[in-house]
Amino acid sequence: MSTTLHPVAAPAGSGIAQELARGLGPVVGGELPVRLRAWDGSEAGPADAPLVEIRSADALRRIFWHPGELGAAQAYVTGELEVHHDLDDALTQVWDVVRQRGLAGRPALAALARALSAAARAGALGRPPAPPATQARVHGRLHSKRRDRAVISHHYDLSNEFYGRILDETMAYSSAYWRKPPGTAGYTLADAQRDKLSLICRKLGLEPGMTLLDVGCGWGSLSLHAAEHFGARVTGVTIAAEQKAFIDEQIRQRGLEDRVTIRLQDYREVVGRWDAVASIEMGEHVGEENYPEYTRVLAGTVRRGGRVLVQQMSRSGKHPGGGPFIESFIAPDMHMRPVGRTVDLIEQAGLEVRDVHALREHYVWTVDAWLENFTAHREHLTDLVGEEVMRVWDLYLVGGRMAFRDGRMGVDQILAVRPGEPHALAPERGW
Ligand SMILES: C[S@@+](CC[C@H](N)C(=O)[O-])C[C@H]1O[C@@H](n2cnc3c(N)ncnc32)[C@H](O)[C@@H]1O
Repeated sequence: MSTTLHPVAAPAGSGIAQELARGLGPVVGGELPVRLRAWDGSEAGPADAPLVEIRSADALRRIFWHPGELGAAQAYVTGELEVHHDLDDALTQVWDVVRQRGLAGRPALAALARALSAAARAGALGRPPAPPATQARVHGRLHSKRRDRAVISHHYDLSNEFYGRILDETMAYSSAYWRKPPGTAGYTLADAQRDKLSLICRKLGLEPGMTLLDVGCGWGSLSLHAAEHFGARVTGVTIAAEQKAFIDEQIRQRGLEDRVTIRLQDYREVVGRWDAVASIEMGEHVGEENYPEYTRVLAGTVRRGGRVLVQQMSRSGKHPGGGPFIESFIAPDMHMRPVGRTVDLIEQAGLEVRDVHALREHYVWTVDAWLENFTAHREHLTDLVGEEVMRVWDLYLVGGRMAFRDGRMGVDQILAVRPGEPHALAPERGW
């Protein structure tokens, strides 16, 4: 990475935007990827670049105190910074420059902070403004049961109605499996989610009467599908109270009382033995330290010869964890790692991994569909949760789609068996 100061033609004029551009040019090492407009009305930067409006000095303060993703996200969600351009396209152009010019490291971020500080003649950067109201505040020991409940509640208890408008009718909140290309007439997100659920049930070899444990069951998409379409007897586990209330109502409406039971329970408290165990996009919440305990629970709750399916997001190479934005606004304490490491940890628990199915582009298409719903219901959703949460979700969905598209994040289904008879897994992939 280089923060070498390249001479850049100083923009004419003496407004705040020009001063900022003068300060940022050397840090960015060339032309700015955006056009800046400041609160005094001044503008600088390439005329055809996405227009970013800095509406108050607080935006600069936030970026000064938290240079990079977090400060910019704080300024965006509070509305102190506005993007007058398609958000995906603007973020992509900025990210391309950050990547190509090696600007993601600490030295570049420090130089950015210095440049802001020098340019902030319109107001000393002083103390940082209070964090936005939407930023999660969690206390206590990392991944204690109490803290995990608070973290999960921050994200999942936004209201069932909110999620109901963004997700499809299955209420699956995880990557779908698109058996037909998105846009195929008559093939919807709900179809792709049902195809994912059936795929999981087939990989698990579910047959009528078999028992299934669904760890981190969300709004019950898999629990209900496995019971209704594969005749399984299912125990679902979640720590989000709103989710349990939602599924209990579904169980009643669909007459599945004898086949599905939902427990409001932490995965660490689950005891019992099931024919098969699934955990769909819950492992990200477990944390690095507790992951061995999580895999022990998966291995310990499945019968000998039984199958375990984990669907989980991964984050490549240098950046494990959740990333500053996700950790601050969406799901604090979230941890993702490269898929190979997860496979390793599952095997260390005594399970034999039989298949890893990469679904990265399926997540791009899934988030696409969520974004479409989010945009279509924008007005109603804003009434439900307020403008600031909507701006958090703008960044979450657009940024998430970019990360899957660029390969910085992935998602995989990992199928494992607990060694022992009967081991009914066919030598061929039959699903
Ligand atoms: C991303 S959602 C996935 C939901 C569902 N599996 C699906 O595919 O739609 C993650 C789920 O994990 C649950 N969860 C997170 N931490 C948990 C914990 N410590 N114990 C039990 N469930 C947990 C959340 O309540 C939520 O239901």
